[in-house]
Amino acid sequence: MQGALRGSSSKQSTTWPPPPPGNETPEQRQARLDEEARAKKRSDEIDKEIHAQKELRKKKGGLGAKILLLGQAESGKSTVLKNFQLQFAPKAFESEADIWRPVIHLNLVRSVNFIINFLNSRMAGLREAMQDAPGSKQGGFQLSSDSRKLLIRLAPLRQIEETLSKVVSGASPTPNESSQASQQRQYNSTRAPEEVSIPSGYGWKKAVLGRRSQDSPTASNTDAAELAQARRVLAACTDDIVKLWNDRTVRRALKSAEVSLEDQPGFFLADASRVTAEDYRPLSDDVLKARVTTMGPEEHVIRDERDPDAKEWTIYDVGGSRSQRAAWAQFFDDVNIIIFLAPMSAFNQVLAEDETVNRLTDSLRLWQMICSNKILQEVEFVLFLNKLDILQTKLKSGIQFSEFVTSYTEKSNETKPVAKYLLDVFVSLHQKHSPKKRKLHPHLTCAVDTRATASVIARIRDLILVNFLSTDKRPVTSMPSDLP
Ligand SMILES: Nc1nc2c(ncn2[C@@H]2O[C@H](COP(=O)(O)OP(=O)(O)OP(=O)(O)O)[C@@H](O)[C@H]2O)c(=O)[nH]1
Ligand SMILES: [Mg+2]
Repeated sequence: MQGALRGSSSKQSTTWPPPPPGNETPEQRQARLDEEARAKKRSDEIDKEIHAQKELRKKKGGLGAKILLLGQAESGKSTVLKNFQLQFAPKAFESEADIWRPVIHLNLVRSVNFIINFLNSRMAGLREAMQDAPGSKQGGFQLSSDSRKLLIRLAPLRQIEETLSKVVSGASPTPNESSQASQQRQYNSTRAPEEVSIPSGYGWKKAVLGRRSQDSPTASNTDAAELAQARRVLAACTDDIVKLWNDRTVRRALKSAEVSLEDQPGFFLADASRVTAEDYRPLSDDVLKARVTTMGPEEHVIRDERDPDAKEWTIYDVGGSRSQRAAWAQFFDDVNIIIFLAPMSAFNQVLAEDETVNRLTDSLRLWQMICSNKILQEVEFVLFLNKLDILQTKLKSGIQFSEFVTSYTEKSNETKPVAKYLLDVFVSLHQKHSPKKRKLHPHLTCAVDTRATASVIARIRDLILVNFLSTDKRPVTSMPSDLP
């Protein structure tokens, strides 16, 4: 700093560097100049080194792209994150496969218990109807004695659900998730069954791993013993689970109540014998299908295993339910890309947190809010219209899109025009509400299809390379080429 120094004597020099002494001999002058030249050289070298390190950090990814995943609950944010991990860090992804086994088992057991509750409440309904009007066949639902025995033999799974919930979440079940409440869980065809919630701001995996590595070996040993016991019980129940799922009366009853478990998150009933085998190790596809509700924002750093010089990416995964959305804004001024997910299949569903709100309406409102946010005006937007496969299954099964979306005036109930319609609606909302003109990168996706998602992720990587990390100006697509 040049200029006056507070409190210094007027006789002292007030400039830096100080002027040379007046009585300097020619030798002393030369020595001083040599010393100054050496100091300058050292200083330049240090500057160069700092610059090189900064460049290296940049190159290695210290300044890599930051991606924020947004969208309502169950839109597929965490599944997209898994796809990124699978694409760029397959070894790390593989090495974590075992951590997912209790979650997959919990997903399966919840489906089984759900069916048991559903059948029990159906039979109770029939009993009540017969008491009110003896001889009446109202309700028309009866299980064979074999099927009833099946329900009794599968009763231990109620306890297994509690054990798995406790181990995975690292907490005791909340009072409303006690076995009594779980016995009373009812199915609502427009709403997903209740799910596994992991109370962690750091990610449930860290919670599980953290518990294991705590110095209390007893706690981890207890967990391990409980998990092993749960696996044994599940293996012993395999045949009965398969029988229950293949029971025609059961399937008919589910269908007549418009229960489609196949379309629900974490559906493993069709793979019951494989996933309950004692030596079961989750496959990548299983991990993608496994469902855990994200509670609290999570930061994930992705390093490309095949390219040690590649930059790291930071991906922020957040919870999508209403109570979680307040936590989104803290990331807005520090991200390069937002990937917004809207599940196309949700057109005939309502929010779990508010049954008066249609899930598609909620997605559109959220999208409009995100598009119009001024803080985000410079951020790249990628839109995933997700769950294309479930949309297709629903439309094929005869559910009429126009019954739920009255503004859809096309006659066709085929996937292609419906998806195109949704795409147009989202694209035009973006155009209309963005504070500044911005290019949108929309895709029609099925996030559990790793191969199809890989090509979408490759395009996002190109987008990052072009916009943030290099001078390489490869073209990027602006319209989806993945229309069905
Ligand atoms: N069939 C199908 N299932 C999908 C698709 N995308 C995601 N899923 C499943 O949907 C469920 C919910 O996906 P998540 O990724 O957990 O949803 P999320 O947006 O992270 O939800 P929150 O964490 O609650 O905000 C999971 O079981 C996924 O496997 C898809 O395109 N098709
Ligand atoms: Mg999630």
